[in-house]
Amino acid sequence: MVWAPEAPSTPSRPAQGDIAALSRLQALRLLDSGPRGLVEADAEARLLRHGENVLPGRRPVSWPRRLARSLRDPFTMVLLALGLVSALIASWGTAGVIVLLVVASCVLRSNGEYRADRSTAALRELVATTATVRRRPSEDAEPWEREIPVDQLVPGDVVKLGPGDLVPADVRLLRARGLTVHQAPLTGESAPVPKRALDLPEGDDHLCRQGSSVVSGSALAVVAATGADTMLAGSSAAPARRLSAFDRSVNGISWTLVRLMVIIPPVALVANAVLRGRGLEALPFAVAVAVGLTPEMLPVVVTTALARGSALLARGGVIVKRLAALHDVGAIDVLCMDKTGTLTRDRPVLRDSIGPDGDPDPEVLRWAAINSFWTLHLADPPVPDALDEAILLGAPDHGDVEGVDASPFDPVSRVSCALVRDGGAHRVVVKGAVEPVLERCTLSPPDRLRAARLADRLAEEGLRVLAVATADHPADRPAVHRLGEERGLAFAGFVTLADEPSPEAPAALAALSRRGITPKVLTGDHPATAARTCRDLGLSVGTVVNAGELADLSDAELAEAVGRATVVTRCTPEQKARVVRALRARGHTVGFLGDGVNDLAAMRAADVGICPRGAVDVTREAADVVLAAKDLAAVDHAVVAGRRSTGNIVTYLRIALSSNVGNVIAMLAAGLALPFLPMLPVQVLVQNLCFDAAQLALAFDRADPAVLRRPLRLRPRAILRFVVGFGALNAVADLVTFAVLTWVLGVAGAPAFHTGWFIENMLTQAVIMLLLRPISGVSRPLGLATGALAAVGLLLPLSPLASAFGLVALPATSYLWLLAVVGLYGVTLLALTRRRFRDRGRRTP
Ligand SMILES: Nc1ncnc2c1ncn2[C@@H]1O[C@H](COP(=O)(O)OP(=O)(O)OP(=O)(O)O)[C@@H](O)[C@H]1O
Ligand SMILES: [Mg+2]
Repeated sequence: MVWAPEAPSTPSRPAQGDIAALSRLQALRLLDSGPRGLVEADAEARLLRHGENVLPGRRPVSWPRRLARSLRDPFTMVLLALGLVSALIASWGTAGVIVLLVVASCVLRSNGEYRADRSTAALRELVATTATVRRRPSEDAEPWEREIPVDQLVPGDVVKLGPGDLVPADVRLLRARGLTVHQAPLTGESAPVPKRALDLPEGDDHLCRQGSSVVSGSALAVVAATGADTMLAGSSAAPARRLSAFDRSVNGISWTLVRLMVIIPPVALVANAVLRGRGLEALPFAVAVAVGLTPEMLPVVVTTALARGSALLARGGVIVKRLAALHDVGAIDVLCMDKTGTLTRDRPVLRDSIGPDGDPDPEVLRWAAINSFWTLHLADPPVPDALDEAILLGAPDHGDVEGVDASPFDPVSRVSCALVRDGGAHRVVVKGAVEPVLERCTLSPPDRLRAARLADRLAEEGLRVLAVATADHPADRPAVHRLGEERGLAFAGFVTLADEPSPEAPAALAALSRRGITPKVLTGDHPATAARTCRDLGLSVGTVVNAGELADLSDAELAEAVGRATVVTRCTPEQKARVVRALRARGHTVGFLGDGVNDLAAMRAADVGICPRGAVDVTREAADVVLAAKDLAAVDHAVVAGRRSTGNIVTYLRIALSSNVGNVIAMLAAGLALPFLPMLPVQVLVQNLCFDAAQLALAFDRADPAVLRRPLRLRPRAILRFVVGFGALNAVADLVTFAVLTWVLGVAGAPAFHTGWFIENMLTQAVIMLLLRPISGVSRPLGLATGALAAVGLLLPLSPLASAFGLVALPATSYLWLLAVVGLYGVTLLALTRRRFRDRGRRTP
């Protein structure tokens, strides 16, 4: 039994339904909490009682369960079924070796997965999200606010929320200012939803659920439910992430093989019965042939290759949050990125303050600074904003007004608003992107056009342009809920800021294009500013697409338009995502690099989301790859690591499957041509075991420089085509061996024949492992593995163990002949692969 402190006075799990209907005070009372937060000791006791705030699906998986899961793998299932069939006909040797194969691959696999999971979990921990919680050290101490890991939150905790925060649990709002949340993961609605801390609740305006995220505004809230008690945990919408491109490819290959494995034994049996009059005695052989097809080590090689790549990256500060994402990074052929901080330094400096007529006007800056000061000041918790900070730095003294209310910058409406008391009068001050501000102003059409032209001219210099407008606000009108919806403003003018291009960006962009990756810039900024910045960085800009113009296009037209463009400007968060989806629909593998709340939707839509460690919580949570800094060169490192790992996996698949397919064809053919079985089941299986062990070395192989030059994706069809071709060649080598054994060496009797073929098989396997790769260099593990294979093949028949496996010593001439066959096979293979891999630059596997 789990010990838990007794606390009968606290209701242990208040039902969600209860909280929803209660006033703020009643809700706090039900949760036995207060506006000053929980006492630390109480929070600790609650943590023991309620458990960590972790969704059930995210808990670490135990050893036995991991082992059970690897048994559920389709290969393992077929292998076990074949083992069972062997046991039923009392073919104990075959059954035993199959069980050994299954156990070895399951143990290796769960161990590999365990290690990989543990290291990814440790890496994820480094970028884990935290929540700002209000707690007290003791009953009568003053509350303090601190960041704690989200999993430590308990019901009753009082938390603060700001833009970019994940809602860490199901919460009831106590106070909210301009709060909008994105709750698509729960409800599917893509637009942010406004939330209010109503005292007498109606609907669910006053509730925010785990899984949603704050787009704008700020709030104080009490945690109502955590972990498995949250609505997200209870809904079917819970974690289930879509299968990545990589998983789909691996599954595709696996299922093709599984189908073959199921078909082979009956086909072999029937053929043997019809052509050779053999009965059930051929069954163990038929089973062994099917087993011979399985790439048992596939899961192990995949996990090892990916884990190795991600461990190397982690040393350079690049964190891959799920292993399969590493493959997807290597497959990226379009990298979408935001502008600010990626292409520029994100250190804006105030330039000018310009009136509607184009002349300098300090009054505009004063209003901009008032807006910046109060939106920053009234936000709770404060939200850093580089533009606001730059404006305040450039205009420290902005007069004597007092802030009443504010709604901080919101990436959807693209404005920020402050309501201030200026002397006796109230005034709204709006600042934001040019179009939405001009739209809210009372201007004659010619004046509006003139203002827009002026903004264009300023932006063409690469400056960031913010429009400023103000309006009187009747003092008796209460502070409006959504300040951003003010209309009928008086246009004040523009302030401009310079954000220098990043000095590293040009080289990094050039490096990306050398890797076959097309960069695309999706920005919320003005078209002219974005175009100028991109040009300064040496990007060929072409036509600049304004996201607003894309609204009326169909998905296909949109895909066409953004396929050609390098820069898409004035994007709202949803438009960024739409562009990403359109590019994916055109068959691109799309990466998205960004760090803001406005990048979240696009990050989720992309094949791979990438963000810097300093990104807001939601973005970091959604990203697959987290960089130490917002640095395109680090993206390049991740791409290289991804391609290297995928390259090793592709090589493994080609080698393992080509040799397996070749052996299967040869065995089936020889089985029909010979009066005896061409190999004993136990020999097939032992040989298979040796191959599997040796092929593990391929996870540690070197990278092919050509593979690093273009996007690399696991393509099941291409791999299967390759395998059929080279498998057939392998079968030819085997058949030539049979001919030599039978006609040249005049081998009589099964044991000598079996031995000859066993030796040839082990040697050709070593040759394949060395030659069926795109590079000629040999890594140490590979050298050792192939050496060991050859040694086992040549020496096992001479060893005392030989009789146990039905092998016999052969005369020296046989060895010479076998070596000659293998040599010939090697030369043919070399000629074919060199030709194939030479123009590999134009082809991907
Ligand atoms: N704090 C702010 N106050 C007022 N207006 C702002 C503020 N921040 C941004 N804007 C305006 O809103 C526009 C869109 O901002 P958003 O954050 O969506 O994109 P961005 O930062 O310009 O570009 P990117 O997506 O490349 O980072 C900006 O170009 C600017 O005109
Ligand atoms: Mg931004």
